[in-house]
Amino acid sequence: MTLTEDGQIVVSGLTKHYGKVKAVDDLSFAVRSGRVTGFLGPNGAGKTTTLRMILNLVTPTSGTATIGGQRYSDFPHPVRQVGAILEASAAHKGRTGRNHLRIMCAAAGLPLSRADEALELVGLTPAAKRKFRGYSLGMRQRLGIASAMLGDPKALILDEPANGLDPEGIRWMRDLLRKFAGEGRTVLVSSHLLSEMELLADDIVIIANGKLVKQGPVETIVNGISQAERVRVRTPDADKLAQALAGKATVTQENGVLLVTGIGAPAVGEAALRAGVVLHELVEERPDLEQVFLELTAGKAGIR
Ligand SMILES: Nc1ncnc2c1ncn2[C@@H]1O[C@H](COP(=O)(O)OP(=O)(O)OP(=O)(O)O)[C@@H](O)[C@H]1O
Repeated sequence: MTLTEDGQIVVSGLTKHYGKVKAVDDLSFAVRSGRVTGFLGPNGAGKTTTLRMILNLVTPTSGTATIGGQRYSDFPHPVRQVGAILEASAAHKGRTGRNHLRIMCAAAGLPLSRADEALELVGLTPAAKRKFRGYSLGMRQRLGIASAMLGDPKALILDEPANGLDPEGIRWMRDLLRKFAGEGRTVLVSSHLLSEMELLADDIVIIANGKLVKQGPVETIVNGISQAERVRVRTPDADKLAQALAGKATVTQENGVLLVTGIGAPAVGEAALRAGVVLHELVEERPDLEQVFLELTAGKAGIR
């Protein structure tokens, strides 16, 4: 299925103050349809408050949020426009997954047959008639996504959906979200872990302290980060190599190992060859993404 109508999410000057706390502060960004967008920020950055404002669950102090050009409050049938999970899926423990969804269908004025279709979509059909109390965390997450998909919405908003999932669960989530985006939907997923977003998202919006820090395709952000990449060199001729690299790169020595920034491993290898230096090890080290994320948002998180 391809959706022709655009479910783009546009956040414009969105602000929410709780007394003196500026939970969200003049925040603007756009979330494209047909892509998975990660909404990233440290704890307390304002992600949930932003998502709740998009879904009209919190009234903004100022600014607007629209989905497909309309405010949530103006949708005649919101479940057909946007599906959301804002907290870990909860259902009556003694109810089956299928009945849980059927009750939601009835409440939303949707045909009950959507329950089985949504279960199929998330691979829960075999567990449809099992009681919720016996569902694993991964199955609960699937049920949550199934409930968000009941209305076949153009946009999907998920708050920390990968929380508590193991790597296989995260891969499953990635494939499912990719599929939804491939159908032309807008998929907005929040997380406080950059590594998780690197796996799940095409684009990322990073916020801290209620404000935008960075926004763009994952590769652009990660490549921007990789400028800080460094090359680790182990050689018995460390001083000679350091001299050969002087003026071309920044070199530091640490426990007999040279750490080189500013040029890549091939250039270091060539310089070593020209200088007649033997190398025992030559490795490009990728910076720890979480560390970079913390640096990007450093000092902006405050104590929440
Ligand atoms: N109802 C509320 N009343 C007062 N302060 C609030 C309320 N909701 C959120 N806040 C404050 O607003 C700030 C942003 O919170 P929010 O939950 O949006 O952040 P978050 O990025 O989703 O964080 P987390 O990942 O921890 O859920 C925090 O300082 C929080 O304490």
